[in-house]
Amino acid sequence: MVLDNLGSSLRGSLDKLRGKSRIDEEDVQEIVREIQRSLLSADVEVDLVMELSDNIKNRALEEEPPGGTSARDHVLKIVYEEMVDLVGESTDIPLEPQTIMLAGLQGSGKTTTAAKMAWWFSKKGLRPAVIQTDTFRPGAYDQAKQMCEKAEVEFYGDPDESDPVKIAREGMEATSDAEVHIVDTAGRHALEADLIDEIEEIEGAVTPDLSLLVLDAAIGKGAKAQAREFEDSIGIGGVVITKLDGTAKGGGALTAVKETGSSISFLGTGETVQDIERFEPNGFISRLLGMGDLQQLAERVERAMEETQAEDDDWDPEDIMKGSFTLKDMQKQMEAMNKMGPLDQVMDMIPGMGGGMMDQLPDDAMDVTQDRMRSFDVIMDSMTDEELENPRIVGAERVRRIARGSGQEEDVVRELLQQHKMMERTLKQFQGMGDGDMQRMMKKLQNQGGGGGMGGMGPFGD
Ligand SMILES: Nc1nc2c(ncn2[C@@H]2O[C@H](COP(=O)(O)OP(=O)(O)OP(=O)(O)O)[C@@H](O)[C@H]2O)c(=O)[nH]1
Repeated sequence: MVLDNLGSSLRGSLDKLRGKSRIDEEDVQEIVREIQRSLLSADVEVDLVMELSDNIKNRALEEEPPGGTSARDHVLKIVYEEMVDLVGESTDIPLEPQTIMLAGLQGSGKTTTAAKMAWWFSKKGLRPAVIQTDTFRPGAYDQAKQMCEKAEVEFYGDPDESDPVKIAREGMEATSDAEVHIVDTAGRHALEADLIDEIEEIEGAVTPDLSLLVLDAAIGKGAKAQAREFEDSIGIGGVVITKLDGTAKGGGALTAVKETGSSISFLGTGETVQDIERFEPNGFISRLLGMGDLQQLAERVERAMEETQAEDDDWDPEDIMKGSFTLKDMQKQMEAMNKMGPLDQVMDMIPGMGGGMMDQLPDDAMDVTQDRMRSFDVIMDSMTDEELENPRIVGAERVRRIARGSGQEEDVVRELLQQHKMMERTLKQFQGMGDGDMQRMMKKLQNQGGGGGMGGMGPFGD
């Protein structure tokens, strides 16, 4: 992800401020240099980097830290606010009927994004339809159709028609029942005059409320010219950055945002329809700086829990809060965890666990954890219902049988029982709390972790 190393390198510089109540010019200079290095290597434009570093320098030296705030937290707060300012607000996308057109070069991820956005709108309770007007790339029709089937959203395309403008017009009519129309357009290798002409005609046919420019996070300096051309022809209201799950840098997309005077709207973080996030500047920067993003995490947990519950009518996560926590509950929780995505991505969202913390773990630590979860799953499959409901009856004899049956070491079986006990104990502390208490607790965590408030626990989880 963009600025991958910023969190850990910044933390190093910030740690030097520990114990200091005042910051001198040299300290600030070092921190600013780290930020410059990181942003420039992520392809952010020099002018933008210079403006940001001047702002940080001036504020860090001139502003008085509020009473009780350490120099370190004060500087971190300024860095955080200025970075949020740099990436800008998120594009305003109202949850109401509208038409959105996607534009961009070939392979930038338009078709994938169209299906992802339709899925996103459907989860928000609106009825979307994707209209595929790409007659240029032979596979585009099938790809869009398949992805829309996966997303369970309406799709319109016509593989026998070669005129994209006609498809656009007929598509709008054929899907008139839908509330949100997402119009996918064809890409080209580079900006060609016929691409621009075509997209202007499609725009005339569908009269979008919003046109989004889809950019691959790997795009560097080329972003500027591209953004200008699209802005001049159809007017860009927002930028979608795709493939942020890869090693790409993403800085070029920021240039496109400034060039079009627009904002970032969505982020693409994988190849499946669910790998889409609404861009939230606070959460995004918190994550980059290793401060976690509790809101995204909460959304993912909620989604995963809903899916797990939908697959098993008998299981309701709410029961855990009321009654006892059995091994069956633990197995369901692990299933839900698996649905949340790769563990390292999930960990990035937890305050104090992001960037810096991850760097301290050996590279294969995540694999070990995921392997361990798989072993636990196999072990639980070898246990009887009675044992799963009441793990206390599992003594040495049963441990031996379960280990043999599952092909796992006895130690791993014991570790599972231990882990269950620990989770049970933690949950006991939450039981009896009302909804209000839970909300207050989440809010407190949020204030500590990011989203603006910097008080309490050090943002890097001291
Ligand atoms: N890892 C990853 N891959 C992505 C993401 N978004 C798109 N892709 C992949 O990028 C490739 C190109 O995506 P498409 O959606 O076909 O791109 P397009 O802009 O519609 O391409 P044209 O129709 O040729 O203009 C596909 O293999 C997608 O699976 C993402 O967020 N992460």
